[in-house]
Amino acid sequence: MVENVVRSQSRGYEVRITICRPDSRNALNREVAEGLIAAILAAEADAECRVIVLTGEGERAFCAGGDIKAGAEGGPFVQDPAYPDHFAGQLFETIQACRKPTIARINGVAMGAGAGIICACDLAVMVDHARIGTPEVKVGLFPMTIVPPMIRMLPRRRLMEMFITGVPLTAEESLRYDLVNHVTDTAGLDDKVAELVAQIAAQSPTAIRLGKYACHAMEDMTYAQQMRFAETLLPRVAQTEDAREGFAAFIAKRKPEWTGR
Ligand SMILES: CC(C)(COP(=O)([O-])OP(=O)(O)OC[C@H]1O[C@@H](n2cnc3c(N)ncnc32)[C@H](O)[C@@H]1OP(=O)(O)O)[C@@H](O)C(=O)NCCC(=O)NCCSC(=O)C[C@@H](O)C[N+](C)(C)C
Repeated sequence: MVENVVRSQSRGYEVRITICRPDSRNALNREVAEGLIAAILAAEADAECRVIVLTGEGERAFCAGGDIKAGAEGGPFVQDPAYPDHFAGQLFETIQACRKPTIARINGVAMGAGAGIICACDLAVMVDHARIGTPEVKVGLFPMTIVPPMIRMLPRRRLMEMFITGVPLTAEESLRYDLVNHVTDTAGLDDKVAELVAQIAAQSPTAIRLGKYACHAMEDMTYAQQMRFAETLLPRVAQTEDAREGFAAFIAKRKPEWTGR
């Protein structure tokens, strides 16, 4: 893992992955993207980890987007063969395909690729002073790789206004458009994240894993395809150790003990 720009910490059921470039407002360069991908894969393989929390260091920025200063003229997006545009796409896909639930802890502004990371996460908690935006047009770019994660989250008109004016959403607007689950003040951010982690950790990891997979897989199917897929998957979920334990615990009026199998 790229320790100096990405930090990974185990905190009980949570693995917290932090982008550590506060002087550059946690902008995403090649090292950060690689570090995030490696840290997410490691947390996914960690048996103790039930929830992955992604955040940025400091109070100013979650992630200011692609590193505008990382390359020569035109930015890293066209000039640097080591950092093609699809690099951010790999990161978003890694987050979305992660078998464990992910929470974006939005400690400050999230621009461009930062907004993409948020959309790829399952849940999001945002501080009230933050903004989420896609200011790419201001530097002559268009948020191409942000479109796939974002078009699934925001209504078309809101999305297009954000894309073509570059004006970010406030925390209140982000909540109204369901881009985030909760908004808190800075002091309440960690409590809200901890509350969500505890709520998720109390549930069956197997059901969450298969359910998350099902929700993403069904996204691009027709209604009939979704129904057949759900009907196929349900017996698989029902035969897991966790489902058997969940039923037995309910009947015995006791707390279930999940094995994650
Ligand atoms: C984030 C921000 C609102 C924070 O404001 P602030 O007042 O807290 O901080 P600041 O003084 O503006 O910046 C502090 C430092 O952070 C640097 N910085 C800020 N954003 C950066 C960035 N995106 N890349 C590199 N450095 C960045 C600034 O240049 C500056 O460096 P300096 O101290 O050496 O002068 C403000 O810096 C800002 O608007 N930054 C630019 C945001 C932006 O345009 N983001 C889009 C980037 S392009 C992008 O994301 C493309 C993407 O779609 C493609 N892909 C997905 C493949 C990556």
